[in-house]
Amino acid sequence: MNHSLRLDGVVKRFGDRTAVDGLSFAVPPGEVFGFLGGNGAGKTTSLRMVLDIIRPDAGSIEVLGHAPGREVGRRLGFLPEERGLYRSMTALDTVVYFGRLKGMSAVDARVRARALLDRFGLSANLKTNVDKLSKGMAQKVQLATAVVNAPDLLILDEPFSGLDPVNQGLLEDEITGAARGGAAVVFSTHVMQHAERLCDRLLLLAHGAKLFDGTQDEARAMLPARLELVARTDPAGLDGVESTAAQGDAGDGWTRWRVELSPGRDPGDLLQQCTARGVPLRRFEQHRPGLHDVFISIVGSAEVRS
Ligand SMILES: Nc1ncnc2c1ncn2[C@@H]1O[C@H](COP(=O)(O)OP(=O)(O)OP(=O)(O)O)[C@@H](O)[C@H]1O
Repeated sequence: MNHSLRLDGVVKRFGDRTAVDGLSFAVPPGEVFGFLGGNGAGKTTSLRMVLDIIRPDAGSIEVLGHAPGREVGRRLGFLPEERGLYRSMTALDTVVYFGRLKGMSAVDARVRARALLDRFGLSANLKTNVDKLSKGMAQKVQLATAVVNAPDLLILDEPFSGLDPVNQGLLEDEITGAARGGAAVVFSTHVMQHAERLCDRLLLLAHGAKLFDGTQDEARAMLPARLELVARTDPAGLDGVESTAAQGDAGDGWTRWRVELSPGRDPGDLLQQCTARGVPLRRFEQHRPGLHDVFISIVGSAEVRS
């Protein structure tokens, strides 16, 4: 399969600390890939290796079919975690400058920079020096520098931090738009709501090692399904039920139950069993675990183990 980014057994050590520990994953074109992990998990270190800012101690990285480096760098876009632009340059000149660095002609860079800044609501600030812009506005200028060359691989390190909800929405649109145009987008975050809305697939990292890599549905399937039932009898004996807890009287001999299924069991099977065995039900409600629950369950338990 054709991949925009592939890491294979990548290791990075700083002294006796292993920041990235045998990391492997691949991202195809057109995919939004969430790179999730708590503080110090190794996200930034991994992304910096993809960008050839630092080199791995072991393993291999392939970026758009090449080794990381200057040549392929022209087809990349990058928003670093530490934001910062050359402050005495205007917004427009800053974006044009990055376009030129990526090999664009002066005319193309200017046209594209104007269009982007316009789209980001900054058309009145084209000639404003970056140090006169608000923090959020400066972040949008920096986002424009990351996408000015319409990159084939867009890498965003904690892109949502510091943006208000309107600008977070704008960034989400930029990410989905880039992916629709065929780019692979990799973004790191520890804010699960963004991952939930955006990711086709996600990777969970803890202590530099991969704990999970797959779709959101696959991630959710790792947690036991939780249900709320209103039934006359305790559903504990039914196949696939891990535990039940009575939550209170629902009147007329009915009881509210919280039911947890064994991991991987399908709530639909339980409903079928109830029907087949004539177990009367007044309510059958499934609680879909959020990515936050998955994160706490998988990453949290890894933290406890270490
Ligand atoms: N240049 C460096 N020298 C020494 N140790 C480093 C260096 N860069 C990162 N580390 C260590 O490597 C580990 C991973 O750090 P990294 O910045 O990659 O994590 P992260 O997942 O991006 O965290 P955060 O969400 O807090 O930004 C940490 O323990 C960090 O202290």
